Amino acid sequence: MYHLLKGLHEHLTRKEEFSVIIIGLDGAGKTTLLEKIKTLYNETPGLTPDRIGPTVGQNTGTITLPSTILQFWDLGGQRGIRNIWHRYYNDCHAVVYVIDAEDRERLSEGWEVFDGVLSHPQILGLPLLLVANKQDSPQSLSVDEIRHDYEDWYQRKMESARRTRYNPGESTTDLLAMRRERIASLDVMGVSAIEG
Ligand SMILES: Nc1nc2c(ncn2[C@@H]2O[C@H](COP(=O)(O)OP(=O)(O)OP(=O)(O)O)[C@@H](O)[C@H]2O)c(=O)[nH]1
Ligand SMILES: [Mg+2]
Repeated sequence: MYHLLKGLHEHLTRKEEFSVIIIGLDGAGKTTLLEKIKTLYNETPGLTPDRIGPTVGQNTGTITLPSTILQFWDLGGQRGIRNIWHRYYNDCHAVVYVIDAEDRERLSEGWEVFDGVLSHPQILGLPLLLVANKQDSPQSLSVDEIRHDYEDWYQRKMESARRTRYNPGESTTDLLAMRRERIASLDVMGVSAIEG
């Protein structure tokens, strides 16, 4: 009887576990964000910004919420490391893409890489959050400006594809439609990883 009740209790109080990947260009603030999340939600604080260097490979962290356990995978964003991201796409439950809203010069590069991420069909079915980081900086673009900048970039890309008479096959057209839908319902959140 004890084991039965214990099993029932464990079943009812079991927390669901989800894996979340955090990706984006190098310097966007992914590690700063994850370490701040650890500090805010765990008893053991995460690293302070002065102790964070570029991520070579991955950095992980887990937080426990009332009904859920979230396992984060913060992946290095340097050009040479981005080609490992796709290995995480099949097993993750959600994606956070971090943009440095302060660095206007690298926004296009950020969208180019974001677009590459969206070209993986597994990603299109997952919850996806675009984080406009560094909102503490007066030079940062706001959430609306970031959204418009991406939409403008995407329009320009589509126009240039039309000009070069790019003619996608049927399955590509389906993917493009899925991608358009995904972009239309994209959640954009302004944050300051430094300030939490
Ligand atoms: N002002 C400001 N600076 C930030 C913020 N978040 C990160 N930074 C700074 O941005 C720089 C890069 O931060 P990281 O967290 O190392 O960036 P990353 O995205 O993990 O970079 P990689 O590991 O190379 O992919 C550091 O100097 C951070 O202190 C923020 O919210 N506001
Ligand atoms: Mg990092």
